[in-house]
Amino acid sequence: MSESVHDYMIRLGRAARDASRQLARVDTAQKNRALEAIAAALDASRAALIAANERDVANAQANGLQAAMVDRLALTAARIDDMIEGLRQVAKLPDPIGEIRDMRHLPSGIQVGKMRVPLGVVGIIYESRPNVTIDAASLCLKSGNATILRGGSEAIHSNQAIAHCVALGLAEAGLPAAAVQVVETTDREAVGALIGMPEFVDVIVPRGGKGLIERISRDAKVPVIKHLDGVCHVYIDKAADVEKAVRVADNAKTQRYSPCNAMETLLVHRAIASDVLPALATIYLEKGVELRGCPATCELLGQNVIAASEGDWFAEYNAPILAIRMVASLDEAIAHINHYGSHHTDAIVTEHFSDARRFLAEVDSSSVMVNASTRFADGFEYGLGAEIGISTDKLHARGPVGLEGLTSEKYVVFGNGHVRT
Ligand SMILES: NC(=O)C1=CN([C@@H]2O[C@H](COP(=O)(O)OP(=O)(O)OC[C@H]3O[C@@H](n4cnc5c(N)ncnc54)[C@H](OP(=O)(O)O)[C@@H]3O)[C@@H](O)[C@H]2O)C=CC1
Ligand SMILES: N[C@@H](CCC(=O)OP(=O)(O)O)C(=O)O
Repeated sequence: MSESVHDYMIRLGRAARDASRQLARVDTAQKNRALEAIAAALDASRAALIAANERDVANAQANGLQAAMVDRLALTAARIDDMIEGLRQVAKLPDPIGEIRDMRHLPSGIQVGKMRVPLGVVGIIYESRPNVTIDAASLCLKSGNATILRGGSEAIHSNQAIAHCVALGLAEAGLPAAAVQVVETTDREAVGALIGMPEFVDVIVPRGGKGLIERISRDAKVPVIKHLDGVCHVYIDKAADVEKAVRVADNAKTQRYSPCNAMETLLVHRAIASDVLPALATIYLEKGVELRGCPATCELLGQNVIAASEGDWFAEYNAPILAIRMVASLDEAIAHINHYGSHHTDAIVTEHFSDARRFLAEVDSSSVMVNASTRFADGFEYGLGAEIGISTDKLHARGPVGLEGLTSEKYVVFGNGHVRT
């Protein structure tokens, strides 16, 4: 690259801003044509996508990347099918842009309502998971936003191959190439530039862990919707149905280990611990999950569990490791979650209506659940069609962010020569 990273990012930013103005006036049919054309381009480029991904996976393995992370990075035929299907599903979703609601006639004679509009330019920084490039591109496109995508460095070749397909689809639909731009360098200076140009970027979505968020919180000059780590809990209440508790706690931990919505700490009311924990421990141990427990858990489960340290209660393992703690009350469970959790997703298993209501009201997380697995915290599972990720912020969007989360509303006013007196 002959220009500096900073100048390169400014060029991307300026082009994105121009593209966002054009996208704001594009109709639904044209956006859907682009989504379908990108899907067709992916389908026609399977060999190139797999070859680019093999380079990334080989580099990642040579650099000692953890197996779970390599799995996230890998593009298989089935994952390419999923990306294609995802694009087609987003094309089928209702277009939120331009929707006008709450029109009211006011005593002055004017009519006032709200119209849904794109945010403008969305910058997304995310992990080395190539399918996210398509999820993010498709949702931003459908919601009329231009986007600048900065994926994880291990996925650079896969993302460039996907970017090529996106460019083909945009061109075929007559949309500007800068509607979706995938950053071509792995230099983290590009992240610094992206979060420092409010004149070109309206919002930054960082998906990642603590290191990323420390940097963003320190340096960003652009509004941020944080998509952070998931230290998610299941609390088995003393009034839980044992069979439901085992099913939910098993699924929340073992259905997939790496997603941010997988359970990392299991809290169990001590009055029910001897009914549920031995059965759960058998399941976890059969599946190869390492158990780390509080002293009471160690006493109950014996040699099958090792002693947890204070750090375990804060840990996001993204791996087959589970921290288990017995609590004496619902209050203690709620206090534990609010102190050690990451405000992502937490669930209670209980048949007790008032305990469930208290949990929903008092646990300060983006999704709170009753008798359901934390793994449900997902845009598709919530009926949003797809998601950019799961916002752990409270402002603008909280929880799984779909099309609506990528928009805002402006007031629209109709008069007929009305003036204010
Ligand atoms: N809430 C949500 O929706 C989601 C949250 N996550 C969370 O992401 C984490 C796992 O992903 P992982 O890949 O390890 O996350 P990382 O935070 O390591 O990386 C994510 C992205 O951020 C970049 N990055 C990280 N640190 C910095 C920094 N200091 N300056 C600039 N860029 C930086 C990475 O770039 P580089 O490649 O250069 O390292 C990468 O593009 C987990 O905590 C998981 O819970 C994951 C998915 C969704
Ligand atoms: N929505 C996702 C979880 C979020 C996500 O993508 O997480 P990750 O696997 O950490 O990149 C799911 O449940 O599949």
